[in-house]
Amino acid sequence: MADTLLVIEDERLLGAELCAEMASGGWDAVQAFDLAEAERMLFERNLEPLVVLSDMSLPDGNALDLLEKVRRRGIGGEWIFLTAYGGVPESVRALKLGAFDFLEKPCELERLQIVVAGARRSARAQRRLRDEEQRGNRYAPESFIGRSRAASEARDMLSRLSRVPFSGLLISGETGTGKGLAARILHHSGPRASGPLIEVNCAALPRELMEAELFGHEAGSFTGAKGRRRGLVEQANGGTLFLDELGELELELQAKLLKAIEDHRIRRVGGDRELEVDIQIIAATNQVLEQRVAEGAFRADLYHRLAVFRLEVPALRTRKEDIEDLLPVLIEEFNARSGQRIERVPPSVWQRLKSYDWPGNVRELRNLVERCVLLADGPVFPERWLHLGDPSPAAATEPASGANPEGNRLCLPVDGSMSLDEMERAILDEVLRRNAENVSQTARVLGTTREKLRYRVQKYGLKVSD
Ligand SMILES: Nc1ncnc2c1ncn2[C@@H]1O[C@H](COP(=O)(O)OP(=O)(O)OP(=O)(O)O)[C@@H](O)[C@H]1O
Repeated sequence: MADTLLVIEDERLLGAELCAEMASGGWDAVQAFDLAEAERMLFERNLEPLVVLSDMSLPDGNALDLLEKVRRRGIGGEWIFLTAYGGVPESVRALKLGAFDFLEKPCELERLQIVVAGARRSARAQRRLRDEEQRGNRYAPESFIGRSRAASEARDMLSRLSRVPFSGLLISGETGTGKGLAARILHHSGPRASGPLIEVNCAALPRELMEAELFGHEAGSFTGAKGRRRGLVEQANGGTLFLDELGELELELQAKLLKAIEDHRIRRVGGDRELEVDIQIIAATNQVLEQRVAEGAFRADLYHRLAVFRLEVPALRTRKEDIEDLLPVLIEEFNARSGQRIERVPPSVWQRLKSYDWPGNVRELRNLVERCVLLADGPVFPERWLHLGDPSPAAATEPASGANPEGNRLCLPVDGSMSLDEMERAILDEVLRRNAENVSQTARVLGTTREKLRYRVQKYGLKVSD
């Protein structure tokens, strides 16, 4: 997407010419003819231009007054002023307000392009810093919400770990308990925050491509390997690699991963030389890895390397008091996203939320809040859309009909009473049931792989026969 540049200029022809010139330099140039229009664009329509090119004196006032308001509101972007009568006091005020440059009219277009290019570089750097800062706040250890002892121990562990340069860590817990959130907190509030965070779900990687995806490949190293490609491990260089569902990683690749952690070296598929990598690995699992080690399905050396630091996130049903902190935060988030104003949660809702078992943990609570906030008619959290403890999520099998002799259809409500996750769960549950809970057969029917299906089976806690 092109960066936005705002031109504030009351001389229409000159403004149009400036916009055309800037558009030819790859800008999305927008023109305002006076300060009131510019103010509306900036404050009401949240235009967020990277650079503003403004005349100093406009029919409705001095542009420096607008810049002052913009700075007071903490809006970024570089401002360049153009003026026919540049006086010293004005240029001093412009520089005090942090204007990027102050040019006298008429200004040669070539010179203007050079100044604008400098302003663009500076504004981009500022924006990157601001984004990093916002991510840092969003993923501070305090964003792991909950008053329970388990949640406060997790927060304590997260803030300790984000101060030390660890190379491996294992997070365990059921699906939806917040393992991914913990990994993001550790990356964004740790010493590697300015490096990349690469998230990989091992269960979602196709088995035959897993090695090339993780470690990259050289051109022609296998059928379909067109060019040379950096793998996900290499992409995480200088930052963090978050491996979700680590238990799904094949034994052979576990050995390569261990080498990457211990010797900081990897080899691309088909490559003849080793490459250096500097990564921090956070692995998550909802399996009992010790058992997989005992079964010989997971390497003991990799397990011990990662389990030096461990974080266990307990299921929500064992810390239901956390719902008291999570619910208001989630309501506030979805209120803000949807423009709703839920202000009150009736005691009966609290009671039902507290007596439910939450097999999908915080993710399930989050989905429920999203649904209820979106469907609410007023300021009260609606009990009607809770759908807790309903016999089966509102899915129903249609009776057999002439057009559909085997009754092989499934009806799902699309009135918002089911989240996408609940629909996926209902579909998988039903197709598994119809195929005697056989994973291979069900994967064939749904046109997916066993690995992808097994991941979802674990995610939703479904019953399978193999
Ligand atoms: N303690 C918490 N405070 C705030 N939000 C939370 C908390 N725990 C989980 N969440 C939120 O719940 C959702 C699910 O959490 P997350 O994706 O981290 O779970 P997970 O354990 O990684 O699940 P999976 O094993 O299925 O990948 C996310 O939106 C996350 O931000």
